[in-house]
Amino acid sequence: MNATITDDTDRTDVHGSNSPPAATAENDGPDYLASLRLIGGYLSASRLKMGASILLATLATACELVPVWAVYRVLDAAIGGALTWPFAGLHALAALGGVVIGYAALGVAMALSHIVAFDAIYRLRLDIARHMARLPLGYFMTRKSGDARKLVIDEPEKLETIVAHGVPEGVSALSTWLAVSVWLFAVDWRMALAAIFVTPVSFVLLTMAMTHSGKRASAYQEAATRMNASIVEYLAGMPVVKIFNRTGESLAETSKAVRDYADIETEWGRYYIPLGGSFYTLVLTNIVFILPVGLLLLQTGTLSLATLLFFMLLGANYSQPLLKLFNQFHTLAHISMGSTIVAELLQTPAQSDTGRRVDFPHYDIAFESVSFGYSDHDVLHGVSFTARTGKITALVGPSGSGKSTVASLVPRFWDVRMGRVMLGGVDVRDIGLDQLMDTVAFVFQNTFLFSDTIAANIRFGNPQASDEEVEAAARAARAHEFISKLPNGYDTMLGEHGAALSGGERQRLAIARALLKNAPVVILDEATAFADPDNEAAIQEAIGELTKGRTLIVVAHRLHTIASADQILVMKDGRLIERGRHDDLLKTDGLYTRMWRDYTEARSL
Ligand SMILES: Nc1ncnc2c1ncn2[C@@H]1O[C@H](COP(=O)(O)OP(=O)(O)OP(=O)(O)O)[C@@H](O)[C@H]1O
Repeated sequence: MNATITDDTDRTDVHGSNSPPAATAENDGPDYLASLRLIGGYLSASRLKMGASILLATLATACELVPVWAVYRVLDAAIGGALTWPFAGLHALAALGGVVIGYAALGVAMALSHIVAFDAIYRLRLDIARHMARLPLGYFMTRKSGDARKLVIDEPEKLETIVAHGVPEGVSALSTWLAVSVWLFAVDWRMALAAIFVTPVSFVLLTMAMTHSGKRASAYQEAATRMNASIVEYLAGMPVVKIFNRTGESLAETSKAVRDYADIETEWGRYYIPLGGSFYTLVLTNIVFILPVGLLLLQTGTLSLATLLFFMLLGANYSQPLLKLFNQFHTLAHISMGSTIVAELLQTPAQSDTGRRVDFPHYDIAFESVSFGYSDHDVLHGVSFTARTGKITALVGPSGSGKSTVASLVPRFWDVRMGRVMLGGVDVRDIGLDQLMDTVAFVFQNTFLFSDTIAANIRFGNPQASDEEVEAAARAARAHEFISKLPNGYDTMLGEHGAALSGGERQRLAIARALLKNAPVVILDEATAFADPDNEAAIQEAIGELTKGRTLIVVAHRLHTIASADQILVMKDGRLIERGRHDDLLKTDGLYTRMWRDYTEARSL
């Protein structure tokens, strides 16, 4: 019998690459434009507001110059003996007006840029979250939960500074600097040269400093990440470290990460501080050149005292806007790596989804010459088997032999590199993702339980389930007994990770969830840790419930639990090397026989 496929969407079937992402290329220096590229697309919808913000910020900076202009005019009049009260009053009012308008313009500019920033970051976060939801599930299994938080929350947050402050302040700083330069030259080109003389020199120094520190940016950021990870691991692993009395070694590793980071910082400081320090000193020393040149010209009678005072007022702070601009560049360099990671995430190909619905004639799972690898080298080589509906298929083998990887290919945590994984006679890539997720239940080794009631955690398998159905699932999963003993029964709240439950109890809750989901295919990654016989027996019975009419694939660690399996697949180094029932395999004296011998010996100790 053939499976029927109905296409209920216009999505196209692309057996696109859903392989794990390749490592990103090493990059020597910061990509200063990475943040602007990332956020740029989100600003186009707010072009007008952003433009108005830039104009107002420029106006605000221009207004800062009005008091300087007023003082210059008043001084000029006073020195020329033409100063009158109305003239002075008018200029005082102009100066005041400049300050008030400047503040008002800056206020509105900042309000606008913040509105634009919040909107852009909101939309960026939404896109990141939406894209994450379309990524293969394996993507999340290879990352720490903190990574996703960093990508959705922290990195976009940093872009707020760039949009809300960097863009308006940067553009206004540059335009003000250009306008002041033109003004200085218009007033007196000789004094203007004296005022700007030191600026190019200081900026050559800064460029040298930034190029040098830029080359070390990736090493610096890597060392910072290593140090953070090492400290977090050191603290999180403290109980294990103490129990095994390994404080010394563990601290030594963390100390090394901290020392490496300090070494990189010291080396950075050795080059950056002399150059950067000279820049900051030089850039604000225009006055040192303005004053002697001005006095000289004053003596020759070719410069008025008012013009000299004007240059002293304006020229002294001539480079301030450029300093602002370069501070923005520093911010860009600082957040460039985070923006690059977010951009890479958004470019990670989404999982292909045909959206097709299939009428399955059966729920057999068939692997046809499947090869797969997480990076360049394959960890599965030409794996072929069929797991029949209503039967238990157990995967066994040494650690790292590829059992969990085989299991993860059924619900498309990853897509195969070669061959096919078939469900009910259809390539899993041809089944709409929604239907595939409804058809396959996956019971993980480390069950994630939400900070909610036990009932809500079980109901996660089927939100429509009644209380009776929840209880029936718990009974079938042999979880009802321990739940009933809890103070609030099914209404007992679980801690952030269900800390109040034992590992075996957690897995039975997960089985209850899977039973409630009533999926025809169940993949169970059997938990390793539960040595207590009561728990084992209960899990054994719960697994029995799972098999009824379903295709069950168990990644087995405790061999006696699968001794009655309909089919045992023995894996080694990514290959299927033996298959059969327990008794038949024991007759072959192969790997399974050796594993069984070791296992029974270990249990009898
Ligand atoms: N997300 C991943 N990224 C890169 N390599 C991985 C990943 N997951 C597993 N591997 C590698 O693939 C190989 C097979 O791992 P897998 O977890 O499938 O083995 P396993 O037989 O289930 O092991 P165990 O019994 O210890 O759970 C191992 O070499 C492992 O290091």
